Amino acid sequence: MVSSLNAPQIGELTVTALGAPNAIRIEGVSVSYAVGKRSRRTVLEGIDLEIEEGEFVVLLGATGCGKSTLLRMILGQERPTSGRISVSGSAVERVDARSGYVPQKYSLFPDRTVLNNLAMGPETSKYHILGRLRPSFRAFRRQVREEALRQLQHMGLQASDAAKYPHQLSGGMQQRVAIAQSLMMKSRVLLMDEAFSALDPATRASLQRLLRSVWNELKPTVVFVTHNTAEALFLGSRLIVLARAGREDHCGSRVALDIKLPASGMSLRKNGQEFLDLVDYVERFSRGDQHTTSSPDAFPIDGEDAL
Ligand SMILES: Nc1ncnc2c1ncn2[C@@H]1O[C@H](COP(=O)(O)OP(=O)(O)OP(=O)(O)O)[C@@H](O)[C@H]1O
Repeated sequence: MVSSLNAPQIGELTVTALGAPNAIRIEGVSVSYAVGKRSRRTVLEGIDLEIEEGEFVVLLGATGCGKSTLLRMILGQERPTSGRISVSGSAVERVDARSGYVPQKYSLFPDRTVLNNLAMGPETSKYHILGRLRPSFRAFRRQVREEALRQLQHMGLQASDAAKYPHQLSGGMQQRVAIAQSLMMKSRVLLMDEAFSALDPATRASLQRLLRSVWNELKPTVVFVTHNTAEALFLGSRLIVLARAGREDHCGSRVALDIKLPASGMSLRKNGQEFLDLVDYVERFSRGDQHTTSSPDAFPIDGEDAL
């Protein structure tokens, strides 16, 4: 599944060896959708992935290759046609509160203030409506709100933003609140679907730095979908490219490339030509110019000749 054929020599990168203990396990997952009455279109085909606790996985691939579909399966919003997904050792069978989800936009409740958006998850998961009549709810509510204000500050927002409604915030501020929502729920798995792609370049860069520092500090397991290879190399500790194995509708996407990245992240400024070579290499896989036909034994895994 994993290919490094014609891999350039790039610093300390290695083709990852699969099979370690994991936070997310994806086993033989295929997804197909009915097209008309008689045929089906395969989106994902036989995906096997083990994602270790604390990895920052970036998922790349051409439009329509099934990145968001895979994320929805991990979240439990949809079930695979075949195969199995588990998070922290238990099967994902419905929307999974263990995973936080940050989409491109509109993830906040528009009719609630920032503070209420942040408090709602912990409050509703601990106290149902009648439970809120209990005296202990007041103290819990106060704690949750104090924590929400801390998270806002952590995300670079002001205490005065807590009383605002989502439409009063910029896109970047809304995404900061969306990340804070997941942190409020103590999610150990953070699923992000093109979460920064609607932002202007400067805001996007500042959110990338923020996310990296949150990851460095708390080490959640992150799966981050993006189209931007430079963003992927800056953010990720592991990069996975999905690509269709063929042109016909029965050929779904497979894992075309799976590489470990330096823990410190990569950028043009820091890594120069190595970075440019890797961007070019990854983008060839995203376009489907490289296929997964080679056996993993045919190229180095975690070896000195690896990427
Ligand atoms: N519920 C569904 N019913 C039918 N087809 C679907 C459904 N969900 C996704 N698809 C199809 O699956 C394919 C993969 O979609 P998906 O959104 O996962 O791709 P993607 O790689 O995230 O694309 P992009 O990068 O453009 O966001 C698309 O062709 C899409 O039309």
